[in-house]
Amino acid sequence: MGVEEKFFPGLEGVVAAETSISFLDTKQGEIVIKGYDLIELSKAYRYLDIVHLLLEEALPNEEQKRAVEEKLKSEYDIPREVFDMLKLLPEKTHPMDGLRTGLSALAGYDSHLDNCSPQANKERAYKLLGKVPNIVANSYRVIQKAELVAPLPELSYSANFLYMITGKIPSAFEEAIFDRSLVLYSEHEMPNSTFTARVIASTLSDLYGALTGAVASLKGNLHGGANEAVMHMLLEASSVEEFEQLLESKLANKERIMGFGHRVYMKKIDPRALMMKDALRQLCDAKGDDLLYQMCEAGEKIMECEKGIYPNLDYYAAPVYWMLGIPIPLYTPIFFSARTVGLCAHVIEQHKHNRLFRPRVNYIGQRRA
Ligand SMILES: CC(=O)SCCNC(=O)CCNC(=O)[C@H](O)C(C)(C)COP(=O)(O)OP(=O)(O)OC[C@H]1O[C@@H](n2cnc3c(N)ncnc32)[C@H](O)[C@@H]1OP(=O)(O)O
Ligand SMILES: O=C([O-])CC(=O)C(=O)O
Repeated sequence: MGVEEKFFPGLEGVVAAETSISFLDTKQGEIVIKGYDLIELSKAYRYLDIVHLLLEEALPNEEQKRAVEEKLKSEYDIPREVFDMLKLLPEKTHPMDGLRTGLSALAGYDSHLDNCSPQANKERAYKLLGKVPNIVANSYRVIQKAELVAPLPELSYSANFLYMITGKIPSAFEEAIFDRSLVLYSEHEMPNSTFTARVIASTLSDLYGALTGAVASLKGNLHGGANEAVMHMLLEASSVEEFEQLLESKLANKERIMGFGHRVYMKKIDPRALMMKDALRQLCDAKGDDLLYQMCEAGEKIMECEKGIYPNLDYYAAPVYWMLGIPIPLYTPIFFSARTVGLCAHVIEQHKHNRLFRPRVNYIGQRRA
């Protein structure tokens, strides 16, 4: 037959890159980001600190943090024609497809597209971090024929993002919870979307192309699309008992339960999920309504007992976004916005030490005489 090598379906356990960006240290139970534990970072730092850490290799001082924020704010605007183009999309277009189209269109406005040097890509990364939240919030509005919401530069980066989504200026409490979700989603080693971006970058294709491919990867329900699927599942039930019955019947039908399981931590809880579970608790307490929290906990118990499988970040991010008043179709685009920084760091690293990705196959088809 063809090449006969050991084959690992889904590339499980295969090392695809050497990186100094992040590592899931399952033995120590740490998500290592540039040497720090992501969970500890999420308790003490904000999203813009993580942006600086991933793009500049160190946590920022106050002055550096202000400079990053100013840089991103100066990049909020999107060329009018990009929104004009998005207006042509059918109303049923999913915001991830709107985002994919809008992001891809930005390439044409970059006059140095062929320059893939680390410095040029870093500058592009800041531009994209400024623009992606605007595309996310407003492509949704444009496609639905609603009015655009202009960014408010007097708000913090995260508060403005949440404001553009909901149309309401968030409280400091809501902003802090949203910002924490962005930190937790910011970077996670080599998921399918990051691998996709690195594979595209390895041809020396540009950052926009690599990220556009990553949007398509992230949209799938086995990856980022799970956060939206979790919320739809939770809304199918209106009590803890109904949710338990729903899960039992899905399991009896051999369905996958969205928000559970993970290629790397299949038999352990995703440490990020615990942080979002705590955020859900806080939101439920503040709103005096803990139904979603109770349902989620009951779901966790059933999955542990029936399958020995635990929640991933998407399971608790979904009800948190619901409690923050975020429309469900924006959950995965928000995940992408937060991950933009991690993806950019990976593309920069790929271009720095590039070798084309080009694996082989074991041929199991016919040979003709
Ligand atoms: C932030 C993120 O992107 S995290 C991932 C978000 N995705 C989801 O939540 C979707 C639901 N989860 C899943 O489908 C899986 O757990 C994945 C895709 C994340 C990882 O899957 P893989 O590593 O490929 O494991 P695989 O699909 O081979 O599953 C192993 C076993 O666990 C079972 N399993 C895994 N996840 C689930 C689940 N969510 N519900 C029910 N059973 C599950 C599989 O049916 C399989 O059982 P079997 O051996 O009896 O056939
Ligand atoms: O690591 C993965 O495979 C998926 C994931 O949790 C993420 O991208 O945050």
